[in-house]
Amino acid sequence: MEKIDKAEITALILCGGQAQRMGGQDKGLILLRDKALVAWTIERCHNQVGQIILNANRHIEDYQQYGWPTLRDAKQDFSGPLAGFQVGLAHSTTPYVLVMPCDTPLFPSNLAEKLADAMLQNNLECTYAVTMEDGVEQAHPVFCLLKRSALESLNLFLGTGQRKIDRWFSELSHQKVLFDDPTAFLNINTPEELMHIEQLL
Ligand SMILES: Nc1nc2c(ncn2[C@@H]2O[C@H](COP(=O)(O)OP(=O)(O)OP(=O)(O)O)[C@@H](O)[C@H]2O)c(=O)[nH]1
Ligand SMILES: [Mg+2]
Repeated sequence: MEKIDKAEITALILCGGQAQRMGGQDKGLILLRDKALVAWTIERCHNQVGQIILNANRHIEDYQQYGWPTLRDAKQDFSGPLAGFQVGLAHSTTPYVLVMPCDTPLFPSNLAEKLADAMLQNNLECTYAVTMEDGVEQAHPVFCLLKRSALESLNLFLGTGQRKIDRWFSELSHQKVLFDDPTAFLNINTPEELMHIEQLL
């Protein structure tokens, strides 16, 4: 089967939110077992991709210490994850960008491969992860693989003032990809969820 080479993929790690449910801390820098959430994410994606871009809006120098380009949203108004997609797509130098949030440290180690295989087989601009929980499908659109060429569409979409990821995906050729293990997508929004994940490690 033809494959997308991982050297052609840039991981874009979203750390740009306000983390209000975490009391406004900078979520990527919160420690889980003595290691920042962004570091967990870098380690888990590193062997899946050729390059990494961090997207953050605060404590830029702390993020830069991991040795990857760290980019702010174009506007400092916390307008949502797509603002991070925009700056990441604009600055990546590879034809594919794998987006992920910084708050889901157990995400699958075959994330890039599965999303890339589906993209190539079906000639799509976008693939994203879903899981089944108690018979109900859960979409995880911040875990997606995009063609860098989707930037043009995103610029137009954000220009209309819209912000919803799934609304934007509907403008692209896109497909969901089913992952088996819902616990891999457990994310950390609150201090309680941080403690819960600590116990799963
Ligand atoms: N670049 C950027 N990323 C964002 C923005 N808002 C959320 N994100 C990212 O999108 C992902 C999912 O968002 P949430 O889980 O809601 O995180 P959050 O918005 O920081 O947290 P809450 O304020 O508690 O909702 C996280 O990786 C965030 O860093 C934003 O305005 N800009
Ligand atoms: Mg939020």
